[in-house]
Amino acid sequence: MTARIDTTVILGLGLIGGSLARALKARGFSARVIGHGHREASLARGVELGVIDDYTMDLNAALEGADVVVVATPTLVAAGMLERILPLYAGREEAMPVITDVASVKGNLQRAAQGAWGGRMPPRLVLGHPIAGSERSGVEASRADLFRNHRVILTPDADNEPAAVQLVRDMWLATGAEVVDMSVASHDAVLAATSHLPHMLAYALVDALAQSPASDDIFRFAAGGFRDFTRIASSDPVMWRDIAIANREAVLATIDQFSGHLAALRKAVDTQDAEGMLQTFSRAKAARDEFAAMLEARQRN
Ligand SMILES: NC(=O)C1=CN([C@@H]2O[C@H](COP(=O)(O)OP(=O)(O)OC[C@H]3O[C@@H](n4cnc5c(N)ncnc54)[C@H](O)[C@@H]3O)[C@@H](O)[C@H]2O)C=CC1
Ligand SMILES: O=C(O)C(=O)Cc1ccc(O)cc1
Repeated sequence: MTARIDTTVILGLGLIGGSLARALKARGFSARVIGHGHREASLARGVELGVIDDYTMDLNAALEGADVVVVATPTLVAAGMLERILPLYAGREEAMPVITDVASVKGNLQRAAQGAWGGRMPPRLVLGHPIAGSERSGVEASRADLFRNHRVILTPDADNEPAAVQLVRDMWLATGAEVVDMSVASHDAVLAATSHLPHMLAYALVDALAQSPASDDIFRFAAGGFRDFTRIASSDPVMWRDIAIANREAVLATIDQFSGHLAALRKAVDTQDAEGMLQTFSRAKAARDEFAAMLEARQRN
């Protein structure tokens, strides 16, 4: 099989960067995958596990000869990476590889890129976000099938070269993902509601219970529902700190909207408003059942 591209460079070889590297090699999309990061031990482990072919600790050497560069570090580090990389191609944009990312927030990266590129999006920078992952981190947790049957959101810009967008789209399609386009603002609002708010709630709930004087009993007698609701509180704290900082406005809006709903439910419990509670729980059950059916149908296809 002829690979679509010669060299993919992954900046930050963790769960997502490692899983993408594995998938691109397994599907023959990229002839070589090279890693770069700040921790040599995890890059060396990546070579040992066969996730990447080689690595370099030198960013300039990593960029040299890359066809596609994927920034796969925590969100705030990713913005800093773009601010370091983009000026290297000022006045010679034809030398720039196609650059993309996997970060959970897009607005801060768009701002960083525009700030480093005279107020416009660089033609070959195409922002993206795979909606797949887990509470685990690091290259050891990476899997070639992580993105299969999952969605990847791209936020192409009018300033993007169509060929660059197509290459990033083809890269994700090669992993078995479904690719959808969105605006940066819609992405950050939707993800604040569906991903960032649930993580904030899980962290807040577990932290509140852990600090309670009865925490030993609370955790000893917790059942499956507690486990299901709180799995994501085992996610990496640095990653989620970055997301909360980068998507501040949208996260605050969803927390405020949710707080209103919680206050209404509190009132219904306080006033023994049985009808109000039943309505809330029934609406939520119907919506959750519909979501579960949608997930099942997607798995079957
Ligand atoms: N974990 C998940 O489920 C998902 C995460 N994402 C996003 O993907 C990105 C990566 O997340 P994960 O792979 O889960 O994290 P991870 O912690 O497994 O990997 C992050 C990698 O970045 C490297 N790194 C950290 N700081 C660095 C620095 N200053 N310079 C160079 N490299 C640095 C780390 O050494 C590590 O290899 C994040 O932006 C996250 O928001 C997107 C979808 C799902
Ligand atoms: O562990 C889970 O269920 C997740 O929600 C994984 C996840 C984390 C961050 C993202 O930006 C996308 C997916």
